[in-house]
Amino acid sequence: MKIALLGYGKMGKTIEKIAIERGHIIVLKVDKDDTSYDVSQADVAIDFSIPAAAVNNITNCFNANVPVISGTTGWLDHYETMVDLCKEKNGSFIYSSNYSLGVNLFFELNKKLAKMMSTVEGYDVAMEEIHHTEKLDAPSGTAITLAEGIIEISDKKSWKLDTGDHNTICITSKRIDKVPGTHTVTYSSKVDDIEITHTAHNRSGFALGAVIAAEWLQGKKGIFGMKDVLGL
Ligand SMILES: NC(=O)C1=CN([C@@H]2O[C@H](COP(=O)(O)OP(=O)(O)OC[C@H]3O[C@@H](n4cnc5c(N)ncnc54)[C@H](OP(=O)(O)O)[C@@H]3O)[C@@H](O)[C@H]2O)C=CC1
Ligand SMILES: O=C(O)C1=N[C@H](C(=O)O)C[C@H](O)C1
Repeated sequence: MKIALLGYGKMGKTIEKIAIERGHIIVLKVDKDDTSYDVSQADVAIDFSIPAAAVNNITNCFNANVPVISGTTGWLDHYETMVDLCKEKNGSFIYSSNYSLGVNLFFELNKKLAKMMSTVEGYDVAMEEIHHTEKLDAPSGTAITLAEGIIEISDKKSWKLDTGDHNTICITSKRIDKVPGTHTVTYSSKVDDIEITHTAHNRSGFALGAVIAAEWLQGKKGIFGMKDVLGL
C-alpha cells in the first residue's frame, strides 16, 4: 500500500517503521509546517497529528477520496461532522482512541466487568490514566472510551476530569516523564478494591494496530471501528 502519514511525530515515526517492515511504501509525510499537501497519491492516510489539525486532515482525505485511519485524540466534539462528511463523500473511515490489540481486549474486559459490577451493591468506579508530559489532551481518548463503555452498562451518566459523584465517573489524569500509556479502572468498596490495568510498554502496539487497520480498510467503504477490524 502507498501510505500518507499525517503527523510525523512519535507515532508517525513508529508507524513508518512498522509499515515498511510489512512491505508498504510511505509516499507522503505531513508535519506542522506542511499546510497544503496532496494526499491523492496515497492508497490510505494515517492521521496521528494534534487535536487542532485532525478535522482538517480527515476532511482533506475525504475530499481526495483517500481512506483514512484516524488515531489523533482530543477532537471528538467534531466526530459526527466527520461521519456525515464521510457518508456524503462515500468515503472510508476508521477512528479508534487506541489501536493496540491489548487495549481493544481491555475495552471488552471493561464492559464485561461493568456488567458484573452492575449486579452488586457497595462499589463505586473511578479511573486513572498516566501518559508522558508531551500529551496535549486530558483525559486520554482511551479513558473516554473506557468511561463510555461503563456508562452504556451502569447507572453512571457521564465522566468528569478529576472529580466525580454518584452519577459521574471521576477520571484522574497524570503526566509523568515518558510513560507511553497506562489505564486503570478501579471499583472500590468499604472492604476492598477490584482493579484492572492495561500498561503499554512502548508505542509499537498502537502503531501495528493502525497499520493492520489500514490494510483491513482497503477496498471497503463506510465507517468502522477496531472492533470490526479485530472481529471482537
Ligand atoms: N489511537 C491511538 O492508538 C493512539 C493515539 N495517539 C494520539 O496520536 C496523536 C499523536 O501522538 P504522538 O505521535 O505521540 O504526538 P507527537 O507530538 O509526537 O506528534 C504529533 C505530530 O503532529 C505534527 N503536527 C502538528 N500540526 C500538524 C498538522 N497541521 N498536520 C499534521 N501534523 C501536524 C507535530 O508537528 P510539530 O512537532 O512540528 O508540532 C508532531 O510531529 C495524539 O493525539 C495522541 O493522543 C497516540 C498514540 C496511540
Ligand atoms: O498521547 C498518547 O501517547 C496516547 N494517546 C491515546 C489516548 O489518548 O488514549 C492512546 C494511548 O494511550 C497513547
